[in-house]
Amino acid sequence: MALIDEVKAAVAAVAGKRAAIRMEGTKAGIVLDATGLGAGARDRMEADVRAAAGRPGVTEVRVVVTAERIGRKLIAVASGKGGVGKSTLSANLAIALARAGRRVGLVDADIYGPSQPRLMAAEGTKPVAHDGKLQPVPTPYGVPLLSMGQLVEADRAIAWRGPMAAGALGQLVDGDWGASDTLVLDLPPGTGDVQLTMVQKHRPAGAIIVSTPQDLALIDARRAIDLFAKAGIPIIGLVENMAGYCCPHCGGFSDPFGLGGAEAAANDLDIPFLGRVPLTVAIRTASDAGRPPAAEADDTVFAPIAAQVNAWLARA
Ligand SMILES: Nc1ncnc2c1ncn2[C@@H]1O[C@H](COP(=O)(O)OP(=O)(O)OP(=O)(O)O)[C@@H](O)[C@H]1O
Repeated sequence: MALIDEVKAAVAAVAGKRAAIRMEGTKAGIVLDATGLGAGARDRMEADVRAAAGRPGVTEVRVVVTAERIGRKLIAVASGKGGVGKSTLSANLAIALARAGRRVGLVDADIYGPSQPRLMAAEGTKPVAHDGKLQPVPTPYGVPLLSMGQLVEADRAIAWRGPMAAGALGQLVDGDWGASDTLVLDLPPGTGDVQLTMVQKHRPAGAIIVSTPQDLALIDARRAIDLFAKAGIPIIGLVENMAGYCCPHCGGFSDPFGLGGAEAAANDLDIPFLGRVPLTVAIRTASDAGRPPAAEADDTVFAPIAAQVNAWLARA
């Protein structure tokens, strides 16, 4: 076999189609496309390519690593107050977007109650850092995760000021997200300085507001919308959670908090209404057990919301 063919075969075995090879006499020049690889994987592949090309008869190996910049989009999920299901929606939206074909990572910035490790069945796994970058932990749902809950002790009340929280969030957002093209960011509830600093510093492409149907929650949702307006971040839309109650015994629906309030508020505020998620025992028990319903084949609740977000991202 000619030397160039030998080198090509050896390099293809470790780098597939990522490597383009030229030989000048006994010198090998290789351009390696590392698009979408994290820092660790890129360094390993470069070393493997170098070793594979160094066949007997090759006197010099030069490797140039290139990478297209991935235009990664950050989507903030926010609510005016706590307990409205922002974390539940973030987890399920991330999974539904991944099922729709996006490469999604999940950032849990909820310093007051980081619940994503539990929701995404990744409790007890701590991220490690390579070259100063946190490596997101894998989850069973194909959505890697970095959470404040992995950086600080569980159950510790955190009284952080805005800049400290933004600094910690920076470590999560700037983690080694590899090929992820979309990051879903579960923000802390409320509309204080911490949230404003996070939003200003990390400039999400758009924001999703979660609200329950009660008037009070909607007033809070308006505050969350203001927060993004102040920072010049577009609103992707409003999701109504705990909308209508589905009885686990008879399967019938009732509307303890009234029907249509969030949709009407979205219309008033001139922002898109992305859909409603019913209040069901199944959503709570599945979430507590680390089995988000969006991962189920028969999900009809989160997939349509994700489809609208996907369409928005394609236009953004
Ligand atoms: N549609 C739903 N049906 C039933 N239970 C739900 C629904 N959405 C959320 N829950 C439950 O409500 C509780 C609060 O939800 P979640 O933690 O997602 O809210 P949050 O807004 O992120 O709260 P926090 O302010 O603590 O961050 C959880 O126990 C969750 O399982």
